[in-house]
Amino acid sequence: MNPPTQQERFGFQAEVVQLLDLMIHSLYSNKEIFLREVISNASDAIDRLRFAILTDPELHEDDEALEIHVAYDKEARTITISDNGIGMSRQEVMDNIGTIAKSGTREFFQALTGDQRKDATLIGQFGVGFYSSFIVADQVILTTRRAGLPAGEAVRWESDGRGDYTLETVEREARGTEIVLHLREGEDDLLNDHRLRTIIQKYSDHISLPILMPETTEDGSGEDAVVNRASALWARAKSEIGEADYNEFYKHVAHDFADPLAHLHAKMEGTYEYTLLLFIPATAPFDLWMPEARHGVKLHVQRVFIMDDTGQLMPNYLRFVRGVIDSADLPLNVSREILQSSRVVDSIRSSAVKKVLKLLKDLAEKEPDKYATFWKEFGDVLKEGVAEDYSNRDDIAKLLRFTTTKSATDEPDTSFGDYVSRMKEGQEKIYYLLAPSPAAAKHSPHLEIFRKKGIEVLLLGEAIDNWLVTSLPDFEGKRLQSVAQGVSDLGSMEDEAEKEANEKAVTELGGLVERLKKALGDKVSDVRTTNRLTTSPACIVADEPDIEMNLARRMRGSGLPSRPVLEINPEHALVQRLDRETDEERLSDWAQILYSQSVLTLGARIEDPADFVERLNGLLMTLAEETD
Ligand SMILES: Nc1ncnc2c1ncn2[C@@H]1O[C@H](COP(=O)(O)OP(=O)(O)OP(=O)(O)O)[C@@H](O)[C@H]1O
Repeated sequence: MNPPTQQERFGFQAEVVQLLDLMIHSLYSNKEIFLREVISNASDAIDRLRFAILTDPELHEDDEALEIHVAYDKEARTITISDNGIGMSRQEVMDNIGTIAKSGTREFFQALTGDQRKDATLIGQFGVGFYSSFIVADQVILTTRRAGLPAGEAVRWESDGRGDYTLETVEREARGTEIVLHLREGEDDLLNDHRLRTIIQKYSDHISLPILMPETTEDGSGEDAVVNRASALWARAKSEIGEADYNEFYKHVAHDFADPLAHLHAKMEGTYEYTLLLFIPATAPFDLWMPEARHGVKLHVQRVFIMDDTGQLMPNYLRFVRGVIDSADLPLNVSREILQSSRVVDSIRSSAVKKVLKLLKDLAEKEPDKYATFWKEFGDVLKEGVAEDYSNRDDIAKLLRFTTTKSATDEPDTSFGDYVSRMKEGQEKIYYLLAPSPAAAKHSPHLEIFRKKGIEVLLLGEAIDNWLVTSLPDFEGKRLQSVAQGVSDLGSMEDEAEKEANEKAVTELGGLVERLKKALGDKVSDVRTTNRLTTSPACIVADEPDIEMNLARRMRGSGLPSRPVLEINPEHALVQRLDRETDEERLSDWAQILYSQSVLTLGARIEDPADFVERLNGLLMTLAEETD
């Protein structure tokens, strides 16, 4: 047996100090949640032990009844929470307690506003966990022994939460973790049997393990008895479960602070037998966009926690879904490798995905406000599904929402279905505009003809939208068409007079077009007349079958398509004036200015701004001289 080591002192990571300070102030009005958080950790620790025992039965160590105990001592003013779960080694304590090693930490701290109410919500989203003990305690002592390690290798961690902690190796017969909270001055209301039971029943009733408290409390002599229902929530009949039970269970599995937006609970019986209890959170977690973003579904086999999903149960585009899938058909010793090639898992996954999509569909139909919240938080993730999940592509497409030229606000309120139902007579395509920002989209010259004809255009401004339109060539047989790509073609929506005018413009302005081409050289791949403009003199479009220009912008860094075409408006006075210009040098200045203007209205960057300004000033000077 190793002799106990000297106490060593360590500093908290700077972020922990900041988080603790914030948490104590922002969450005080909700202080009782500390118990939920600590019990939730204890339950996770027992889940992990149960799983480890499957391959190493020795870990039982004759301590078979897996339980969580809560007790208090009025004299000492302490609350003690203990579990006989997996416990922690010295290194694990150092890695887990006193450090924040989760993705999104930097973003979390950047997002803090200083406004207590807002920050409390952010802290909730980030996860408060063990540190919430310091809301009510000014000294916390955690003693833990990792399952399988000898009694002499237990660890005692102690801190007042102000900046540092001590660590020492101690003796501990019992496996698992005990946390003693020395309450702050004024927190004595928590040293009360009824109060603690009520908190446990309110927040932790769904925990599937027994949570015990001493029966007779005044002298502490009573036997421990179970306080919660101690059965897996998802295994109970739906009729027995209330909204509050679902909400608290969600907070436990998702490590979230707020209620979920929606849930689905289904027992499936057929070829395979399994239960789904899945939730849609109300706010996006901090790591949603990080490459290592955590998936949120926990796989259980006959109530035993097996592992966190890493993409086998939920596809990447549904990585925000949280909850539990419990299978009766998988072996308890299932490994990740087996999961990857398991027919049972394939079948569960495919039906779970369909159920989640159905849940979202129902939410959109029955609770549009909630769906709008969902869309704001997770819409861009769901869009990935159009490219990722071919078999459900049509259902996902129906769930998408866009801002359009007919939206009353900037909020994405239009589905493809809405768009199609509003299509003009004779309209065959779904038109969209990809633009770098909502402002650039709204004022884009490419929309002029559509505005004039009252044709609705989807305004797409997110990075993911490039992929969306390339992966979704059509919706219910209606082709998706960019308004800034290829020759303007409104098909049957153009009348005879318009067609004639176009043809006339091509012949009449043929000379000007050639002169502009010469003046612009290899800056453009073509120059042509167009009928897509009504108020602007010119615009730039991408030459079909070029890739979309926003995508090109990111690839080339300028914002221009790789094969830009300058289109001119034959009706515009400036263009007509240009046609009469006989001085080739002046025409060249005009050409460069028209081109640069069009680049700017695209939301792209002009390569030589000084040249643009010089030419523009030159023209203004001539104008000034002429009008003097
Ligand atoms: N009772 C316990 N037994 C074993 N390990 C524990 C226990 N409590 C905490 N831990 C370990 O410490 C880690 C940090 O816990 P903490 O509560 O701070 O965060 P978390 O539970 O991982 O996430 P969140 O902050 O979102 O709640 C846990 O992930 C776990 O590894």
